[in-house]
Amino acid sequence: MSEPLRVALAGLGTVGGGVIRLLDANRELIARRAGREIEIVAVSARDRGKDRGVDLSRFAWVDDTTALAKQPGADVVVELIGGSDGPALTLARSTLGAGRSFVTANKAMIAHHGLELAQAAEGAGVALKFEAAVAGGIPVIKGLREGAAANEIARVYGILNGTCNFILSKMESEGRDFAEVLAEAQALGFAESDPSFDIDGVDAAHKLSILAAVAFGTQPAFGDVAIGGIRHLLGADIAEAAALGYRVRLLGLAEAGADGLFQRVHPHLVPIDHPLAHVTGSLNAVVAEGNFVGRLLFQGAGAGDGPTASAVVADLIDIARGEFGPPFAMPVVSLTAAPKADSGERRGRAYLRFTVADRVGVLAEIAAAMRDAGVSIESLIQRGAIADGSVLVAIVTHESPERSIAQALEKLRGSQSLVGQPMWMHILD
Ligand SMILES: NC(=O)c1ccc[n+]([C@@H]2O[C@H](COP(=O)([O-])OP(=O)(O)OC[C@H]3O[C@@H](n4cnc5c(N)ncnc54)[C@H](O)[C@@H]3O)[C@@H](O)[C@H]2O)c1
Ligand SMILES: N[C@@H](CCO)C(=O)O
Repeated sequence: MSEPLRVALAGLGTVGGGVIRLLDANRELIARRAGREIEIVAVSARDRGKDRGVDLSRFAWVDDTTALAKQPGADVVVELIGGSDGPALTLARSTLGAGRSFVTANKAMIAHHGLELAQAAEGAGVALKFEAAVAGGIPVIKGLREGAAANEIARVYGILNGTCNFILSKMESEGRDFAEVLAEAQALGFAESDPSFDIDGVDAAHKLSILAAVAFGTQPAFGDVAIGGIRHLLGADIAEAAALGYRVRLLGLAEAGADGLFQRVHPHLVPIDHPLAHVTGSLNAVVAEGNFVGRLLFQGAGAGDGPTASAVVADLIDIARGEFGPPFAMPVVSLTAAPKADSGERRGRAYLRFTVADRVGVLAEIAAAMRDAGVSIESLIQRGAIADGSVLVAIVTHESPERSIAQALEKLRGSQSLVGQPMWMHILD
């Protein structure tokens, strides 16, 4: 058997610990598959003294994490620290600059700096791999980059944040409050250190921008993702959606069209007969529509130590086999800078929820705003007092341009009849 692939590991938290445990548990099998052993030679994290439940005494400990880039004898650096900049980015740049391969689960860094890092990897003739950065354990990057490589992809969308899906599923099945379920998700180890990244849609947007680049052969464009989260969802929205035959899911959706690339993360109503409506808990799922393969569905654990470690080690196995390949499925020079598509031109059905004062003329005011903007109402539900004597009005529209729906909401802005902000969710077609 050839020489082992020697790994320097930065970050020993949820995912870093999982990588050590996985390499220990499946060492022999992995060596047979990779054609050589994969061996950790050095590790680094913030706190040397912390008990992580794994034996670290067999590895060299390095205090300065960024020095791992030049760790003697290491072939590849694995970064499991997190953060778009800071030590993770310094480590990535210096590792690739030193002509060594680099593996990461860090979607924030790849979303912001992936193009630069891919250029550096290509220039040095080494690998940059980030399977774990999108949908944790699901091999969706590999699936699109390799399995679906022959297809033109029209649309890619899915559930890309386990924390939000966990919260939405629990709110739905147990009728519990948002804040209470968020605390539970954080305790389970799949929430980001900054929970707003999860619940405000930023984490899903990081992943979507990477997925879109791989699917469409475009430069990652995180700044072009329209981002909305689940913070303002009410239990009542989930109940109304259910009554109308839908489940609420935070979806990331990217679509390539004549006017450019459209990318959005937003809560959607998903028809109950769509597979994504049945993805519950912290699971993730991605749908890709290819012109020859048709609809592909990738589903599995999008977070957690074991699943995420599985994706990290799969990248290491590729490197051990000498399978490098361009990080975004085609050489950097071939990635196009697609313009951002105008969302106003998109047509779709929408769910609109208003919390309103219970008084004469309120419904007429909402209906007039919809009429004036040319938005046709398909169904309307009004529920009795929900809080402070206000009532809930939920509307599903017929298909309309998004620009018209925005106009209707604009007309209602500042109305004395509305209590708080309306909620707009798109309905997945
Ligand atoms: N937890 C998951 O389920 C999951 C899933 C997919 C991707 N990821 C990504 O994997 C990465 C790691 O996530 P995690 O959940 O294991 O995080 P974590 O917080 O559990 O662990 C982070 C590790 O990095 C170390 N670290 C932090 N700052 C450091 C610094 N300045 N210098 C040196 N070491 C430092 C910490 O000591 C710790 O060992 C992140 O990019 C995250 O987004 C996590
Ligand atoms: N915070 C992320 C971890 C996996 O990327 C999630 O909840 O999906």
